[in-house]
Amino acid sequence: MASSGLSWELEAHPTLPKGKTVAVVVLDGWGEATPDQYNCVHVAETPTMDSLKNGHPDTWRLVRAHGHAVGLPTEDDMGNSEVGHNALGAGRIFAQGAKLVDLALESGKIYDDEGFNYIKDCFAENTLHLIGLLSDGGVHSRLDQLQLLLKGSSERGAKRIRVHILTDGRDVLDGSSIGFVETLESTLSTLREKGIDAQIASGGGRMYVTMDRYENDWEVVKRGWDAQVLGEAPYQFKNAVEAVKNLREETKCSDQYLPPFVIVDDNGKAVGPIVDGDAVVTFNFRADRMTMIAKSLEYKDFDKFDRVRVPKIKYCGMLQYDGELLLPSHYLVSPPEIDRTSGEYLVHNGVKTFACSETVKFGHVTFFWNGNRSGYFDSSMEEYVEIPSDVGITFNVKPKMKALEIAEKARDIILSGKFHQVRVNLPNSDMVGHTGDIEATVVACKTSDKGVKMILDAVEQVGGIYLVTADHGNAEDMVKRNKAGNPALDKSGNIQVLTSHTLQPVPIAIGGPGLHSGVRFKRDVPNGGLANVAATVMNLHGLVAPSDYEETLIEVVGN
Ligand SMILES: O=C(O)[C@H](O)COP(=O)(O)O
Ligand SMILES: [Mn+2]
Ligand SMILES: [Mn+2]
Repeated sequence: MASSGLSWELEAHPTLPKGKTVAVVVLDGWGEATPDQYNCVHVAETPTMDSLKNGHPDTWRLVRAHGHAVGLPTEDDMGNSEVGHNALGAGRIFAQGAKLVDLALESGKIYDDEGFNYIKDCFAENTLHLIGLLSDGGVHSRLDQLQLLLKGSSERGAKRIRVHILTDGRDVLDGSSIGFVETLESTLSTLREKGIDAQIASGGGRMYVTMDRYENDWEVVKRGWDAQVLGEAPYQFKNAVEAVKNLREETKCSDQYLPPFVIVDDNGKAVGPIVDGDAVVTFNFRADRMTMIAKSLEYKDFDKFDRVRVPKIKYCGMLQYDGELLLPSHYLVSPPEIDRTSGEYLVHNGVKTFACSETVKFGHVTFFWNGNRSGYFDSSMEEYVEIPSDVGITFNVKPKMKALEIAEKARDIILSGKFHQVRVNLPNSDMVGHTGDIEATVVACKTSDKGVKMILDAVEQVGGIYLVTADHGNAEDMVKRNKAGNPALDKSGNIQVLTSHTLQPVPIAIGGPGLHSGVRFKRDVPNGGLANVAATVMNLHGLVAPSDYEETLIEVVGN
């Protein structure tokens, strides 16, 4: 029994048997869009994915992966890995971080809650530092939320504020960081007119400074620490707009990869290192790329890099980023309570589960899938394997990434017969798509397709079932488009490469020798989304999903 008194036991499916091997494959960033030269999924040779689609209307369809279907504030919000995998794993749609922060700011509740009151103590004598991603991408953070927080904090006593920016160019167009820094500068100058000492103190590109994930490369977090806490960086500037413009020119780095810089005063002294007594807020709402910095700011015992000086601060996350580690212990807004996920139900119902990806996506099929919880529900029933990702490169350099290693691992596990569910994330189309390198993204898609084939061949051998889907779009549209859907040109007449995710739906396909011959996709769930997948997977394991889960996508017809 669950602690709430609810039973974990799931009803047996009336027709579909238990005990089959079910491979669940998530292609990261693989959407469906009109075929043209910027649709890398279309341009790439993808015979396996094509064969699942063509001529199979009963076992292939599209599902929604953006906006309200995954708990985001508006239909203009593209999908992302966090909300996508949360929906896939939890089988229900939860209002996500972006939305919860909007509501807390709108109602002012954010200022009444424990987190803000905890940091407020520092405002009279010390500095409030805000660290996070500066863009309106809405995946990890949003500029308008930062602006509201700046306003709200200053109205509630913050007299000295330092913002440590991380430039984006990944969830938004490359080059847009200059505009975002200009907007932030103007917000800060309004505060200065009101007598508040508010400035940008440091910065760097999100992929090179601070926002690593799943412990892929602690050097990234260290570079941030040095700039934000110690006030040390290889580049110094008097102002942040100048910094971003110069560094883009001089280093030829894109927004995502700008080197760290600090803002200095006329004497060359950093304007905002973090010191004893200060308050620090990491203003990203999304968890994966904040967990590492949260550990470095919060943990007393910490051996991932030499912090040199560990200031005594009051630290607060925008959200609590890890519900299992309770990290950080103070936060401004409570995260969505994603409970009773499918993974937890399945282990309670005897479904042995294996999950695997490479480091950069490992937490997606484990942590996000399980409702932002790290660790196992039942270590005797589960095994999670992480294949180390390449470190220190942009993934267009090695677009095959570790897809085939992940697929080989999945194949071996399927053939071993030790697990009922074998779940993987193949990262290529997303990670390479984010680099904006169209040629490399084509290779990425082709490689993922090969990975799918390897897994499907193993499913075939053991008489199992497969379900192949994706978490959101990316590689299927690599260009910014105008309203008519044609590539939008910049002032010089060049296309603008789209590094971000998209609003496109994603495919879902089922099959395999173990799939009952009467199973097909229902025709009365036209708006089905990622949250409908969990009930579908439960059916494939011979179980009926809990009644409050989004409905299954499949039915059994005939005898
Ligand atoms: O964190 C990232 O890499 C991007 O902002 C979003 O990509 P993801 O949602 O696929 O991880
Ligand atoms: Mn993703
Ligand atoms: Mn992505």
